[in-house]
Amino acid sequence: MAKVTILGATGNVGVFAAHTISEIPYVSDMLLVGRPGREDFLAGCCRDLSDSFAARGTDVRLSYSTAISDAEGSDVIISAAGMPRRPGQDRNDLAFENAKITADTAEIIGRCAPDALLFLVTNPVDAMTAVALKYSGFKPRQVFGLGTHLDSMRLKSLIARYFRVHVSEVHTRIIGEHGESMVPLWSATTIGGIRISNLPTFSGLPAQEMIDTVRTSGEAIIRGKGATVYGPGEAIATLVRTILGDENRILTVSSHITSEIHGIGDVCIGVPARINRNGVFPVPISLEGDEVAGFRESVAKIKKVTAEVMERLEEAR
Ligand SMILES: NC(=O)C1=CN([C@@H]2O[C@H](COP(=O)(O)OP(=O)(O)OC[C@H]3O[C@@H](n4cnc5c(N)ncnc54)[C@H](O)[C@@H]3O)[C@@H](O)[C@H]2O)C=CC1
Ligand SMILES: O=C([O-])CC(=O)C(=O)O
Repeated sequence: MAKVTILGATGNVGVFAAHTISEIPYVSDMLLVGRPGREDFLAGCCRDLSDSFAARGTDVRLSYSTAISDAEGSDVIISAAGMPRRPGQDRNDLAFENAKITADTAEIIGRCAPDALLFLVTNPVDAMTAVALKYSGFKPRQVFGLGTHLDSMRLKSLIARYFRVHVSEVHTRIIGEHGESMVPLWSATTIGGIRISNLPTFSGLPAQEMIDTVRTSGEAIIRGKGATVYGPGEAIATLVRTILGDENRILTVSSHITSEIHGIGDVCIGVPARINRNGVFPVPISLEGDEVAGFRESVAKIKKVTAEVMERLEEAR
């Protein structure tokens, strides 16, 4: 059985993630961590969630704290602490402010929960994964971000609707930045096990329109309802279930790569990775055609944002 800690648990994503994670059978303990001053809200969340556990028949020991160090003994620590973007902002606009929070948090986690896996949700998630990796002192397998998993799920849903098939029949991946430079892998997209380009209807697929929809999904949802919640919350739970169930699923998360994809490396970026109880292990893959250039461009962009953030952090600390 496992202990899962959620940082930023008073936020939109944190609260719903607590609900989705509580449904995972391997979770025995869940700790909600918020900032000092938010005790009443955290206590309220715990009572409300406990009621839902009772109604559902779930047995999870739930507690809250304002001290990150209480994450000691956690198997998985999820960080959704930090600013969300407002309509009109790019995720990268949040980089420095959220990097300060992430670096401070990661240092504490590195000391109090050295064997945990640290899962970043905070945006811009690729740069935050790199910051967390550096300041926690963890091994690369222990630190990962939600990356392009949610983007991949968004594309999967659009493809399933277009072909009028169940989502489980569609396998697809978006790699690269969780942001503008994301790269769809049509070469790795199958429907009912058949490569999408081998289907007669492929030529009519509005591929660019689909990718544009995925790219602007977060912004559109934030404009409409203030925050993306259900998509990230379920995506987070999928990853936590994969880890705790030691499932070895290959999901697209932000992970530190060295040379797994066309020799490109030294960056935290969305890539297919095998995920199990020991952490996250990028899978070496070959890309096709435009995908290589697209990935290189995405890597260059993330490296630049990450380097700038690291430099400013060094100056500020
Ligand atoms: N990677 C992804 O796919 C997604 C990432 N996100 C990101 O997750 C983060 C949280 O989003 P929401 O829950 O919508 O935001 P929110 O504003 O509802 O919650 C933010 C949380 O961070 C905490 N926080 C804020 N400043 C802090 C500080 N200085 N120190 C410690 N904690 C602090 C707040 O107390 C709150 O718990 C944002 O950065 C957002 O962009 C959100 C959805 C999907
Ligand atoms: O768009 C945002 O800022 C939140 C997010 O990352 C997403 O839902 O993809």
